[in-house]
Amino acid sequence: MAEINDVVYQSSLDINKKPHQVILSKTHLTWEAAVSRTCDGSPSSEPFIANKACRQIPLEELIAVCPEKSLNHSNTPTSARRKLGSPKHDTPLYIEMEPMHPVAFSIYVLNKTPNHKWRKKKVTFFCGEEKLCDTWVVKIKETLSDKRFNRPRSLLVFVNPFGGRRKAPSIYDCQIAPLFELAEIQTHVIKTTHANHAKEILAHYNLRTVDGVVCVGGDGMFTELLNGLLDRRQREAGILQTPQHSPLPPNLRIGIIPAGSTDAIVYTTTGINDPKTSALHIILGDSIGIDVCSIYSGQEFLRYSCSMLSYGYYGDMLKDSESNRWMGPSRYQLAGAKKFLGNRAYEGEVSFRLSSNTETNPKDKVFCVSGCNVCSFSKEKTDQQDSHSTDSITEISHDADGWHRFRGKFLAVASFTMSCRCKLAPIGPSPFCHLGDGTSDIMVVQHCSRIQFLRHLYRCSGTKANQFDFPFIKVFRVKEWSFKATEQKEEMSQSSPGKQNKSRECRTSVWNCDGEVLEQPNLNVRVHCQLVNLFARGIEDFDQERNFSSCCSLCE
Ligand SMILES: Nc1ncnc2c1ncn2[C@@H]1O[C@H](COP(=O)(O)OP(=O)(O)OP(=O)(O)O)[C@@H](O)[C@H]1O
Repeated sequence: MAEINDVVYQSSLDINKKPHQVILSKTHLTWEAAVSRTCDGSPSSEPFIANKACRQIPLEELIAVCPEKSLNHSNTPTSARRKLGSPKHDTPLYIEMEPMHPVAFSIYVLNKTPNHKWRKKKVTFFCGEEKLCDTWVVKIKETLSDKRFNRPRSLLVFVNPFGGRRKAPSIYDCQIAPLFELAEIQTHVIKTTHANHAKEILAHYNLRTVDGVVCVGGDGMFTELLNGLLDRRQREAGILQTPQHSPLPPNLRIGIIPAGSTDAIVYTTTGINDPKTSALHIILGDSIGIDVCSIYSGQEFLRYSCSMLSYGYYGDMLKDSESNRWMGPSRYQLAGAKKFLGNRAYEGEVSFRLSSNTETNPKDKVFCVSGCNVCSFSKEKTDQQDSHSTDSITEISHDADGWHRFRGKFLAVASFTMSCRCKLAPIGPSPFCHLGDGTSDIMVVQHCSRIQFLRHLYRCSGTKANQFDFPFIKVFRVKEWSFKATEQKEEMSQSSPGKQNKSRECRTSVWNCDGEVLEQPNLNVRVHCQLVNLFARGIEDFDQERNFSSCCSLCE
C-alpha cells in the first residue's frame, strides 16, 4: 500500500468476505486486499502484504457513510446460527440471529459515468464487532465535516410545481429527498404557490439557519432565487441599485435541481440536466463563481441575470410561447417556427465597452471547463481600464470614452453571460463564453434572408461551434453594454390613422431575459465578475476523469 500521510484511523475490515486493510486519512479513504503472512492464520505484528486490489477514494468524492443495521456476515462473531432441536421434527430448524447492533457500514462514493452523469456506488465494510463499526462511522463523518469540504448541512429548498413538465414535486420526492437524507442534510422544503413566491420568502427568511438555497425548477426559478438573494443582500447592506452600483455577493450558494423546460444554467454548469447529478454536486459541496449582469432601463433597476438576454427573434419567440405553456418545452419550437417565418427585423443601436482581456474572444475556440484558466485569472474583477479598439469592424463608431456604437436593423441582438447549453444547442449558442471571466458575449444578427438565418440557427444546434462565422453576424466580448430601439417614423407616417396603433405596437420587440419577458426595449447592462456561487464545478473534461478510481469490482 502506498505511504499515506495524515492517517486518522485504520484497521482491517472485510469487503465481500475478503480481509482488507482500510485507512482513513484527512484526504482519502484507502483499502487494499490483504493476505495473511503466517501460514496458520495466527495474528502477526505485520499481518498484511499488499496485492493489486488497492482502491483510494478522495474524500471530496465520498457522498455518505452509514451503519448497515440489517446486514449479517458469516465471518463475524456476532452473527450466529442456532439449531433448535425439536423431537417432533426430523429436519432441524435454524433461526438466523441478527446482531442487535450494526457490525457493518457502507460508504457511498461518486461514480462518474459518460456525459457528465453522476451516480452513487456503495461499498460495504464488515467490522466483526459493533464498537469498531461505530468508531469507523464516527471517524469518517468527523473527517467529512471539516470546513475545507464546505458541505451544506442544511438547505432551503423551493419546489416549483408549475415549471417544465410539472414533474418537480415527484422529482424531488422520489429522487432527491432520499439522497439528501442519506447525506444527513436537513431540509426546509417549500412548494411554491405562485410566481415570485420564492423571492418573497427570501426577502425575510432567517438565512443564517441554512447553508444554501436550492430550487427544483428551471432557469426562471433559478433567476428568482438569484434576484431574491441579491436584492436582500443589497438591502441589508444599504446599497441602492443604481446604474453605477457594485452589488455585494450573497453569502449563500445556490443549487439547481433541473425540472424546467430548458435548464440551460444547469447544463452549462454541470454538463447535463440530470436531477441526481445536481443533487450530488450539492451534497459534495461543489462551488463555482459565475458572472451576473445587472440590468437597467434608464435609471430604473430591473433585475439580475446570469445566462441570456435576447431581443428580436428570441424575445418575440418567448412572448409568443408564453400563451402555449400547456404544451411544455415544445411550445418553443412552435413559436420559433412562427417567428422565423415572420423574419421580422428591428432597428436599434447597440453600444458596448469591450473586455479588457484582449487574449480571449467569442470565436477563440476555448471552451470554459472545470477549473478554467480564463475564469481563474480574469482581470475583470479588479480591472477598470477601458478596452482595446476593434479596428477590423467598420460598422461601429468608437468614442473617446471607450464606448463602441453599432447602429442597424437587427433580426436579433443577444448577450450571453454563459454558453447557455441545452438539449437543442448542445454546446450552446455562444460556445466559448466563460462562466466567471467577468464578461458577456454580445451577438448582433443583422437583417438577412430567412435561408441565411436558418443556416445560423441550424449551426447553433450542432457541435462545430461555427454559428458566428457569417458576414451578417458580429460578436464582441464586453463588460458593459446598452441597447436603444430606434424610432421608425416612416412606417408611422405611411399608416392610416386606424392602423397607427398596430404599427406602434410592433415597432419594438421585447427582451427574453433568462426565459422571462422584459417589455422595456432600451436597456443598460453591466457584468459583475463571479458575483454568485453555485453548487457546481463547471463542465469536466471527461477524458481526464475516466481514470477515476472509485468504480471497482468491490462496489455493489
Ligand atoms: N406555483 C407557481 N405557479 C405559477 N408560476 C410559478 C409557480 N412557482 C414558480 N413559478 C414561476 O414559474 C416560472 C417558470 O418556472 P421554471 O423556470 O421552473 O420553469 P420553465 O420556465 O418551464 O423552465 P426554463 O426556465 O428552464 O425554461 C418562474 O419564473 C417562477 O417565477
